[in-house]
Amino acid sequence: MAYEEREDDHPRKAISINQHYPLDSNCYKILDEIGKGVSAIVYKAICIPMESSVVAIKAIDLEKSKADFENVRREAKIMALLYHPNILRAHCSFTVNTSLWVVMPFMSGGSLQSIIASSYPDGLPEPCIAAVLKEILCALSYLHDQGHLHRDIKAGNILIDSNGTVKLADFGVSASVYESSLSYGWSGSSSAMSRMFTDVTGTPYWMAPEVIHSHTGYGFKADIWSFGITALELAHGRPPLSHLPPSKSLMMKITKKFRFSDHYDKTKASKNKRFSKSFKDMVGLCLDHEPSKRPTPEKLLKHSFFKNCKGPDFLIKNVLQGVPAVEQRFKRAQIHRLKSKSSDEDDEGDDSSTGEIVKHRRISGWNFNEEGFELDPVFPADDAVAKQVVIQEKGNEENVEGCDAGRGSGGGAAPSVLDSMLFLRESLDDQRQRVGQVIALLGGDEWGEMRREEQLMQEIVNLKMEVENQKKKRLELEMELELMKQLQLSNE
Ligand SMILES: Nc1ncnc2c1ncn2[C@@H]1O[C@H](COP(=O)(O)OP(=O)(O)OP(=O)(O)O)[C@@H](O)[C@H]1O
Repeated sequence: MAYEEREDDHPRKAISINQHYPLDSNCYKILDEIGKGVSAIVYKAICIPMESSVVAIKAIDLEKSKADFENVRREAKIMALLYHPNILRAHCSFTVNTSLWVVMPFMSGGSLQSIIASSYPDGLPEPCIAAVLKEILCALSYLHDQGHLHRDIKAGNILIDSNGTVKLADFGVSASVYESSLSYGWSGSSSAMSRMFTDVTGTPYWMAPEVIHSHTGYGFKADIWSFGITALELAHGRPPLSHLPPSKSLMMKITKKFRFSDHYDKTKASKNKRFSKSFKDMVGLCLDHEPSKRPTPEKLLKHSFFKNCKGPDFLIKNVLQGVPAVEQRFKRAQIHRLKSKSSDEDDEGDDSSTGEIVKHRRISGWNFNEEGFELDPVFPADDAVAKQVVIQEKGNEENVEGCDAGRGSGGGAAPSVLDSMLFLRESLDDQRQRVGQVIALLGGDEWGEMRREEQLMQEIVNLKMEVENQKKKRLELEMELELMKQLQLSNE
């Protein structure tokens, strides 16, 4: 599969006028690893035939997650159709063995999430937040006008270039209200604007309550909620509720216990920080539980918070200056992640490295957790990863103190009760089947023999998986050692 964007339609970038990025991996030279998503690695590379211009290549492992393929294809397709100075477009995409390579312009500052993680752990100053968010609002206004929802607005998807240009990226989960293949329902009228999506997608902490309640449907205003959460993320260095495991935060929102004002007063960082009235007001408007009351991007652009917004030069001086290069930041973050991972193994349930964990929290549905009698989010990563995450979450839930939200107590919204009942029915069917199997086993009939054989086979598969996991751990430790060596060398 290959798709190519014809740059001559948009002759803004001098280097690519009338030139096409090659659809052959041999034409690219990988320089460094600069990022890692759920099933993708992002590289800094050069395109040799294009005067060695620097590009970013997102290599998506198609084998790792089949479910991601459609999203990825959609990402490339959507990026190709959109043109706006604040939206990152791909140059081209093509398959390389079992990966899909998406070749994009290299945004040398990387994502705002990686910038705050490395250099502004307590968040950015207000004028910087305003300057970044204004650009994102311009992108959102255009996107919504074109009939698209982004559905994954967060600092990790806001990229910045060395010249201070801000762009919205990652259309992996974006959706078009005009695309008929997506799951949406009708809300009465026949206009595209009234179509409502029903699939649960995005990254939990940034998700609007109506997205979590997906069967009630959601529309453009879900992006505005995520925009508000992103504003808080930029202000505090992390999104609200990220100290809680994602399933808990989802349940809190479902049961409507999350209130912007509650969070605002309780946030540790807010004690030391004074935010302007207009900033608080702007975020408050975005985080209205009632989607229709949230402002449109156009309306937000007129908000007093964005009145005396500074430009790209201001961002260069006040955000980018002194921040390590994106490749350096990635290496450091990886070492940090590996370290906290190995300490997690000693002390299961530590949620401190949320920035990294959050990446693995895109959910596609719900899983009934029989033990806790509650619903856990399902992650469309490969099974092993999904299982690991769910297990990790359980550990985290047990470690959360003083939090009474969710827990499927029945006090929540009606739709989650309905879901619980459906899952319960499924679970009972499953139990019935298992009891049948046990009876057959006790009876020692032919079918029972077969079941025993199957069980043994399953046992072998489990053991094989365990061996694979051990291999992976060893590999990671070796990588850690190698990275430490490299870091030590660069420090010397
Ligand atoms: N075009 C680019 N130029 C420079 N850096 C980039 C570019 N695209 C991505 N990156 C870097 O790579 C990191 C990972 O990007 P990626 O889109 O794969 O993951 P993510 O959005 O953080 O996670 P996910 O998409 O899985 O939710 C980003 O945080 C950013 O720092």
